[in-house]
Amino acid sequence: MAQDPDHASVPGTPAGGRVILLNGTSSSGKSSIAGELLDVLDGTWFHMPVDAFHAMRCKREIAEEDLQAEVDRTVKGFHRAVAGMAAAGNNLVVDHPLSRRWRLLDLLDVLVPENTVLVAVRCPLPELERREAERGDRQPGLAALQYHRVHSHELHDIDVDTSVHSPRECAVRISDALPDLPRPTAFETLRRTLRRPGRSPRKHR
Ligand SMILES: Nc1ncnc2c1ncn2[C@@H]1O[C@H](COP(=O)(O)OP(=O)(O)OP(=O)(O)O)[C@@H](O)[C@H]1O
Repeated sequence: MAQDPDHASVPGTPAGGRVILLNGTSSSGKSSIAGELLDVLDGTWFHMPVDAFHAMRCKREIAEEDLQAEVDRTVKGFHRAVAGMAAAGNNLVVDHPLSRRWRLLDLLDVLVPENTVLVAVRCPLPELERREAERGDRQPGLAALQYHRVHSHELHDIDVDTSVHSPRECAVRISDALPDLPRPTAFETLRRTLRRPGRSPRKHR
C-alpha cells in the first residue's frame, strides 16, 4: 500500500453498494427483518431506517400546517443519504414505507436500479391492527391508512409475509433469493415504465 502520511488521499470507491429496500406498512415487521438481515447476510451491511432520520430532528413543536412539508423534506433528504451511502460502496438494508407515490418516483431517480432489491413486506390488515394496538407506540389507524398504498405499484423482486414467517425466516428467504434474482430488477422495470424521459410526471401525493 502506498504511503500517505498526511492522510490526504481520498479513499477509493468500490462499485456501488447494494440496497435492499424493505417496503411495507407500519407494523408489518420491516425493522425486525432488517435486524435479522444484518445477522444473516454475508459481508458488511448497514440498516438505514427512515425513522432514524425523523428522530434526528430537533424537538421544537411544528405547526400542524407545516408538518407534512417537514416530513416530506426529511424523507427526501433520507433518500439522498441512502443514495450517498450506496454510492460510496456501502451495502444497505433500508426500512421505509412507500406510502406516498412520490417516494417511489424519487427513489427511482436517485438509486442505481440494478443494485436495488425491492422487497414487499406483507401482512394482513387484522394482524397489522392487532400489532399496532399491542405495541401502542404508533398512531392508531396508521397501518390501515398505508395498507392500500405501499404496494400499489405492484412490482417487487421478493415478497415475504410476516403473518406466516418470523423475522428470521423472512430474512433467510430474502438472503437465499439474492443470488438468483431475475433481471431486469423491479427498479429497472419501474424506472423504465414510470420515469421515461419526456413523459409528463404523474401527480405526486
Ligand atoms: N414476523 C413477525 N411475526 C410476529 N410479529 C412480528 C413479526 N414481525 C414483527 N412483529 C411484531 O410487530 C411489531 C412491529 O414490528 P416492526 O417494528 O419490525 O415493524 P415496522 O414495519 O418496522 O414498523 P414501523 O414502520 O411502524 O416502525 C413488533 O411488535 C414486532 O415484534
